[in-house]
Amino acid sequence: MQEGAAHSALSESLRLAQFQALDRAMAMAAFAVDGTLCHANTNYLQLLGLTQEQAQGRSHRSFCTPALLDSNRYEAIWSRLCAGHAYSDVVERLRSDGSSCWLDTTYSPVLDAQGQVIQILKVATDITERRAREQAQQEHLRRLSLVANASDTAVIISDSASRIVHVNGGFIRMFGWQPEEATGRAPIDLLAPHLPQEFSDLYHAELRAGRPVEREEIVVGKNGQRYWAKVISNSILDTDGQWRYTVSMLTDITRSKMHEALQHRVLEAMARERPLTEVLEMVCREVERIAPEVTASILEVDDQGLLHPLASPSLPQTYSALLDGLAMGPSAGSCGTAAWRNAPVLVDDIAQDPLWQDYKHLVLPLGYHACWSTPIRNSQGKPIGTFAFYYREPRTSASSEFHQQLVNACTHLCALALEREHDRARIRQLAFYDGLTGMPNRSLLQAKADLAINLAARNDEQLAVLFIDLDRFKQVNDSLGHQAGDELLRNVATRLQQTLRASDIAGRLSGDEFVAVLPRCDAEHVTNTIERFQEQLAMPMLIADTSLTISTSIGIAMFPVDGRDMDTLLHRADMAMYQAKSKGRSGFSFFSSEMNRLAQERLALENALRKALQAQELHLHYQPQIDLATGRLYGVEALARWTHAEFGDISPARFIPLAEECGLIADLGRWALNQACQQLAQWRAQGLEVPAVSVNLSPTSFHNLDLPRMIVDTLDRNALVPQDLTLELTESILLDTNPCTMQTIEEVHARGVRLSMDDFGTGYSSLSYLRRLPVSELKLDRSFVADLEYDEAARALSSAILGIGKSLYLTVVAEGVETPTQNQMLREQGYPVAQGYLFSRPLPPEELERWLAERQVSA
Ligand SMILES: Nc1nc2c(ncn2[C@@H]2O[C@H](COP(=O)(O)O[C@H]3[C@@H](O)[C@H](n4cnc5c(=O)[nH]c(N)nc54)O[C@@H]3COP(=O)(O)O)[C@@H](O)[C@H]2O)c(=O)[nH]1
Repeated sequence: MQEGAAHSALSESLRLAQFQALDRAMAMAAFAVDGTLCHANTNYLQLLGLTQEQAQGRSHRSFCTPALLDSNRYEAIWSRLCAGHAYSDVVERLRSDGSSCWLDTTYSPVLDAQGQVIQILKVATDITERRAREQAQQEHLRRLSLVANASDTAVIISDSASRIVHVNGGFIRMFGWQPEEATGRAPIDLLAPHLPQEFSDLYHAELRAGRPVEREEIVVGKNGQRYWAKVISNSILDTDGQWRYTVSMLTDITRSKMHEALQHRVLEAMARERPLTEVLEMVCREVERIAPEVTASILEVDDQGLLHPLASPSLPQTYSALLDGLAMGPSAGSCGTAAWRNAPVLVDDIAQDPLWQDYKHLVLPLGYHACWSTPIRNSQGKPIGTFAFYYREPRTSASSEFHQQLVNACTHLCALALEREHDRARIRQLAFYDGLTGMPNRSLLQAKADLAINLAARNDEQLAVLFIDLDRFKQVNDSLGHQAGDELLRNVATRLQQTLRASDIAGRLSGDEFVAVLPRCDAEHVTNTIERFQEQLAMPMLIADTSLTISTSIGIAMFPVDGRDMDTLLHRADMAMYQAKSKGRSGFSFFSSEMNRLAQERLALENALRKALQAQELHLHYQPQIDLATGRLYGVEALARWTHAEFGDISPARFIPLAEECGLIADLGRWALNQACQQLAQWRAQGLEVPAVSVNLSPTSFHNLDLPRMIVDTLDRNALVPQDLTLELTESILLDTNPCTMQTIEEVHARGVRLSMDDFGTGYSSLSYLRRLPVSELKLDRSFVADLEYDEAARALSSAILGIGKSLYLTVVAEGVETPTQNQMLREQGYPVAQGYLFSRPLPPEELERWLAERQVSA
């Protein structure tokens, strides 16, 4: 019994110790069955922020949240406790300051000896902080899951047995599988069943080893929709390093992959300058590799709206050939209609669709039932081609998105390739063809001629090079304007091309110069060809409301006799052309060695003249003009002379035209003017009575609007007045269409300088022109004077010219008077002034001085 009491005392002290330990560690409180707080330990009071006094008499309900109290849960829990059932839960309670805390709580009913519940004991642990942490984590996870679901990347979590355990929203959207359909299935079986088992084995081996796997694969969705996906798989290992899960992310890279696969190859081919058809066939083949269910075809649409096959490597050649030249239109199959509408055309049933009514018999036998065509547009949005898919099987809606992406990528590339081809053609056109006439330009002409000459040399054949220059083209240009000139050139080009054989080569060199190369041809054929061309040209052309006929001067050089290369032949044909022109317009001339010699001489003379002008090696002679009524000196004409150290005396009849041709005539005119004025001033200074000096000026000198000022300066410098100077113009000035010419003439006249019309009666004398020119003097051409004695007509004409002069109040000077009879006759006709060898030849200044002195003595 003592032992029992001792044992009982021991267990009581043990219980007390346990209770004290519990009391120290936990928050504890005891409630009466009506819920009144009977006891609360220090932990409990601290937890709820209460003092012992404040806790006294508080009801259990006062610690509960309104939400709990408002529900009937509270009553149910408390009733069960009062019925003797313990209850554990994580609960939210209110502290004395109103804040809430979370408690992991156990409520235990305390029974009396009769088994009646007398108190409810509550033991609680404060888990407020842990709970806050968990909630934050949950929120974090919720957000992560929102992000994962919102992303377009498909996320798959599979376990170590390769069974899907989770998929995100992106997966559902991309592949169409619901989570419950995908869960438990192997990702590779589900999305890429076409991949071989070895791939699967390798893939899992990598993951098992903890290595990430990154690949680009074609994957398939629930409805057969295909994607190019970038797949990144990462294994999740447990703490023992064991493979637990795989997280795979699949991103749709179809568009970029298509662009990359197509673009890479196509652009590379383009960069390597591969022909257009090769590039486009590559596009078709690549498309058919990516989407084997389609047959691709590319057509070009030309400026006239006609279709031409460019690439369709999998369609029979015979079918493509039948499409060549078909016109686009409102019901011209898929392609012709797509080009016509400038919009995609989808025909799902070729047999029934009215767009294919006229063409279905061509394509149905090939097994194609549907055709989807999209226009290829240039940068201005104009259709320049079509890109089509032909289908043997009906199109599915699943494949159309994929095909649309392919179409987008391909039309873009095709447009690039086609536009580039057009640009290249345009550059070729600009580089090798004359923009005005469309004829080969100098470069292409040279290349074609070289080939023709090589062939002629190999076959021992003759070949002709024709240098064609239009006569008086400048006149048309100046009088009717440049547009009319351009039209004339186009017209001539057309007529030339119409005259030539297909094997002949024609081109435009520049301005009004054309060249023709006639292979396999002798002199007779050349002559016939030229005659036909000139007949063509003889037909008037209506340009700028004016009916024009144009003639040409043509020079011909023959291979091999006149040269063995194009440069030589062209140069010699050019020389022959000048020969033709000098013989009179509208003619032609074959090159000859004599012509070559003359040309060489001419070149040497041209260089010598240039130097002579610079070195002041030219000089002037002066021929007196006599007043027939008084016998006194009327004036002197200054005439240029050139004595070359090697070539001797060179006639002005030779070097003046040369100076005209090589652009030296204006310099020569300036020099003569200056020289003549200086001489006149010098004579005046010497006391010699020389009333005036005449200087010959070419029409070219009058192109210079500065000429009047320059004349006045020269006169001023030499203390002369304008009346001391006469400028002799030739009748060719009447043909000069330079807009400055008339203005300069008017200004020279306005400054008081006299103008004389030289060689009158020989050229294009037009009285109406003469009336408009402010000339003071006419010079009867010496040919009339020469014939005076023997030719009635010459006499009549010289008399008529004198009459014209008188009626216009002009002084008429008779030139080339050589005999006393001529002199007498002119006097009788009433000529006031004469000039000629009878009186004196043109003389150097000092000889003229002597001549003057002698005349004074004899007079
Ligand atoms: N623009 C320039 N033209 C010039 C200049 N100097 C001369 N010329 C022109 O060259 C042509 C040839 O001139 P040239 O050989 O000097 O002949 C002149 C006279 O010598 C010649 N003449 C004079 N009297 C007679 C004669 O009785 N019989 C005969 N057979 N010939 C004679 O006539 C020429 C003068 O002619 P024109 O000028 O028409 O009055 C000639 O066209 C010159 O104009 C120059 O500096 N600039």
